[in-house]
Amino acid sequence: MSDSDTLILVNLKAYPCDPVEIAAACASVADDTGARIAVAPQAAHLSAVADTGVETWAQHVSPVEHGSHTGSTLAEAVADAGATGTLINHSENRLKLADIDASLAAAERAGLETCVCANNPAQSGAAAALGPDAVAVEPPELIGGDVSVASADPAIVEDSVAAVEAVDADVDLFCGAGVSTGEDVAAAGELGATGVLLASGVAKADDPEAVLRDLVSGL
Ligand SMILES: O=C[C@H](O)COP(=O)(O)O
Repeated sequence: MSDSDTLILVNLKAYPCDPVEIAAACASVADDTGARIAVAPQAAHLSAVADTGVETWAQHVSPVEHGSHTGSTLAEAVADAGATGTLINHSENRLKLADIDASLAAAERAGLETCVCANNPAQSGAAAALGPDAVAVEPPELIGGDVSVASADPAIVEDSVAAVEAVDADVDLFCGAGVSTGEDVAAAGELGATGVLLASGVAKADDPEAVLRDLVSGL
């Protein structure tokens, strides 16, 4: 990867980290380097994270509009809290096909950038057909591990790039699972990915800023 449009998207999941400290580190590294870095915290932390100035994403939006939907994550509410993008259908929060479609519609209504997650190339192509801004391919068995998808299973990235391109060349392909170094970011870019989705490498690090600076070195 070589351009600052490439996205490093840090998903904090439900890890016991300090979301504001990590967001501030991301903002600082992004400011210093021109890299595009975004943070996806818990919904309850969106405002605090957005207040650091970092690009802020939701981890999920529900397939609903305003109305009687107790417990939902309303796209308009996450946008009001400062999010400018959202993940949909993360491997740890899978949705039915119709709900992915409706969550995408909700996100678009709220003006959010969208990234639909997928397990494999076939799902990546299917997700692209729904018209998100990006698809992120992540083999579930590699999530949370030490080995990057780009080295453990490069074909899944290359084949997903091709599957998405065949459906809609305007949809970006990100990859994730086990990404934690600049080398991993560079390898993902060589396979055709225009972004990386990562979590544990930053959220569980003793020094998140040092990890972020290394990640950016691979752009
Ligand atoms: O959303 C992030 C992905 O599930 C990757 O997680 P990981 O970097 O801990 O493997």
